Amino acid sequence: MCGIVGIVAKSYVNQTIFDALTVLQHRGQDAAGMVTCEGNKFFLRKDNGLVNEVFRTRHMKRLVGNVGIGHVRYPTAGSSSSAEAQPFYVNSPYGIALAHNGNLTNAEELADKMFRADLRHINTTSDSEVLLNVVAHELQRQGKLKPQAEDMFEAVRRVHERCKGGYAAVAMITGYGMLAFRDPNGIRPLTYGKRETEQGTEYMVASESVALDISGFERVRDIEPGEAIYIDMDGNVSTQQCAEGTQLAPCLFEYVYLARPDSIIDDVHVHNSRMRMGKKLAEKVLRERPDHDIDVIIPIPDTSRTSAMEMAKDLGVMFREGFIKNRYIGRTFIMPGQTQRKKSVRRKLNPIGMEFKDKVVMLVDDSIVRGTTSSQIVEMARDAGAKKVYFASAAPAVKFPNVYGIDMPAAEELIAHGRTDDEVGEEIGCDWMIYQDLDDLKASVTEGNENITAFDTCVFDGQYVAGDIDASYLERLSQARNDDAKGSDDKKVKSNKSSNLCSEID
Ligand SMILES: O=P(O)(O)OC[C@H]1O[C@H](OP(=O)(O)OP(=O)(O)O)[C@H](O)[C@@H]1O
Ligand SMILES: NC(=O)CC[C@H](N)C(=O)O
Ligand SMILES: [Mg+2]
Repeated sequence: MCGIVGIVAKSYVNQTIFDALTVLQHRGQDAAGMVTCEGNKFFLRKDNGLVNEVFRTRHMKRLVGNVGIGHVRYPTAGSSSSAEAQPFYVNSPYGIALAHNGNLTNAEELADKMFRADLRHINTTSDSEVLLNVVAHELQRQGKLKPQAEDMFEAVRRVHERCKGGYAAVAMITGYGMLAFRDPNGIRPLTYGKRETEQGTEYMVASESVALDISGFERVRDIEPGEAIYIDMDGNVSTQQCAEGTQLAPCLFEYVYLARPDSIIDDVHVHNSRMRMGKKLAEKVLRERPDHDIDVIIPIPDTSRTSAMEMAKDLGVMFREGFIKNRYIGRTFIMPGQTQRKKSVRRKLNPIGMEFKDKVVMLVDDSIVRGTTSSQIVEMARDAGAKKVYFASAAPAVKFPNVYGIDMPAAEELIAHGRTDDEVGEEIGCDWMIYQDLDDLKASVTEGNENITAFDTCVFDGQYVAGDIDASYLERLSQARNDDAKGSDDKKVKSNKSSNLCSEID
């Protein structure tokens, strides 16, 4: 769930891309990057770190041009080396840079075929570099000196035929324009908007609408599953459906956790969907224990706040902030290693004793994944004097790996894998464990847009919506990317500094 952005404007885009990346930071904290284009020259800056660490004034000054793309990364493939920070660049044909959110599930086969048949070299283990090379190869096959919108769409059509998995991507083609597309199931989000200026209309595509809001772009609509949008350097916009048999099956976890609440994804206000999750959870509490003895509902900041507040209202129970979040610590779930994640929970959240003392507290989180947060939080609540500690999750139990752009590669690392709800409760040490039902979670989203008839629900039910996953794939993924494997890989690539072909700014 990286964040991507692309802009075709009438004046320099560097500051607007920077601003957009800062509001997409919650989608990736490992690395950030930006490519701008002026005339037929690209300017690239990317590195590991947060947006405001990667782009210093000296970099910003050199990121010139009216067109550009940007990326914040949360690795789901390859390593977390700076060499795999995005955007990626390839010099032929035309000079193309690409930023990708998602995960290709056939990246290995594609890379192999690319070497043997397309005679293309892939320099990293990133699936995004593979995606870029597929796009490049398919554009090359059009064989046009001056490619037009229809050539772009033809290339995207072939990309959809070749690539499997989840992908929303934005590419910049030197001297010609910007191309963005979304996979045929619409697993990862992609939206676009426009802004009127005295010089003419400017366009932005982004993972989430919040990026449009903060720079004064008006949201036009989401890119449809399988659809592509091409905006040439003069700002002429074309869109086209480039895949057959598409369906809108967005990732449910975007609504639960990944996206910002102030974003609209596939016409659903994320904030509203989280409020509905809270309402439905309250209904379940009342169904299971009509005479519950909850004194206070306490959210686990940040993401669960919206659901917890609504839940408290419907239960007629007090809502209190019992944990104070250190605003200088980022999201713990998307940190790269379990040791770091574990340490960060304690540094991030500190209880206010009086909110717990002698009370029956119901802690509410949006989801429980590895159980890193919940186990420590329950202990903190008890240490602070709670009489009983109940725990509610606004999402159902997360039991299966994700393969479409969320780094949950190994079932054994998920606390609910192979455990009943009550067993998870025991494991995290609470007195009552209550999970949202999957149908209620789906309804929380579809009540905002009835046209969404399917979802990527894989982490909850092991159903892989792109139909591309078997047990041996999951086994290989787990071996390659479980926490132990990643630890050793990251050590190996530590000194593998990025080597880019376009003007890289250091
Ligand atoms: O069971 P776990 O493996 O701990 O993962 C789940 C937790 O991680 C996330 O919080 P995070 O700190 O990433 O972000 P937030 O501040 O947006 O809630 C999520 O909101 C849960 O609190
Ligand atoms: N989270 C994502 O969208 C990751 C994109 C890509 N698979 C990478 O690892 O860089
Ligand atoms: Mg959280």
